[in-house]
Amino acid sequence: MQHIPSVDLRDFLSEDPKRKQKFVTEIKNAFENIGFVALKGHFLEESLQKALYEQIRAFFALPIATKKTYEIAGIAGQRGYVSFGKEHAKGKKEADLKEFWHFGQYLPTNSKYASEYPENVTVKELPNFNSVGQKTYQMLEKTGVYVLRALALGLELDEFYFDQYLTQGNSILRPIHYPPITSEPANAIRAAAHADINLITLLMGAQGKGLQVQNHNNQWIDAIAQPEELVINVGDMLSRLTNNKLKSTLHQVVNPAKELWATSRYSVPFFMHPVSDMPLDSLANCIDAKHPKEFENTTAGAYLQERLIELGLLKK
Ligand SMILES: O=C(O)CCC(=O)C(=O)O
Ligand SMILES: [Fe+2]
Repeated sequence: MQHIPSVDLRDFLSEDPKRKQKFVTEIKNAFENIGFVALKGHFLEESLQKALYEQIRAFFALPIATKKTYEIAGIAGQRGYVSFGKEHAKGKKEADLKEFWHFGQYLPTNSKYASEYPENVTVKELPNFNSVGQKTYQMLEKTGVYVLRALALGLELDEFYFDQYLTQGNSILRPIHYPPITSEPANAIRAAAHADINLITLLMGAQGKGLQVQNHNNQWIDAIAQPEELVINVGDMLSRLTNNKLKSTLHQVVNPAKELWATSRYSVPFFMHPVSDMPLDSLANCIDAKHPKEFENTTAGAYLQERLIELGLLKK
């Protein structure tokens, strides 16, 4: 496969069972064949995307000393600011060329997850930053719930199988700034090849060149979306659950050509995580004589801890 297939969520939302089934088949095939899909017809309106970009550009333009007041010790970068040079891909010693922010789940009062999830961090300098972030979080979460409903049907599960684990899930919205490059980076790129940890990732901002995904023939292909499209990919939690029937796909963000070094890249992935008690044991209908069980049983919470250590965000 040389390009990323495109699907329309409005097919799944339609009253017409044929259109709904078309979406289920398309997304299942895309996730089996390349692990990436471009999605239009989602819940994130253009005006909200624009507002979010204004806020994140303004945030990353703040003085570094101000940004660092929002870098909170002891929470493995799970909320607030993470400065340049902190995160590296699994197995790589050079850090990625990026800084980022994390918005986390908005819990109802008395939630059983209140002691587990760190509080969101409020940016005092930008009065609309947090409300725009929250709205974006909730629209991407809603979109992701529908995508996983379609996938549940594609996996011959109950349509609402994932819902129970997504309510109050541990998802993260991560606006990223890749700053201009000023000198030849020694062995570092904007984001080194990696697979995402979570169930699925919904990414806004893949319109320009930079993001590449590896197809099943190990070729790197450009992932460039239309302005109205989100790019969605399979993460490692979904691979474990499906015993690799849906494989998470390696992807990377390469450095631009030298004439474009002076430009920043901004992108915003939404990492869709379930609650920490979700078992990631491979589903019985994904295991047979030809597909023996490939992974140890674990839970989403234990698996996340393991992976944050590998990224350099959590110290053992
Ligand atoms: O910046 C991008 O387009 C992708 C970022 C990414 O893959 C990640 O943060 O996991
Ligand atoms: Fe990623």
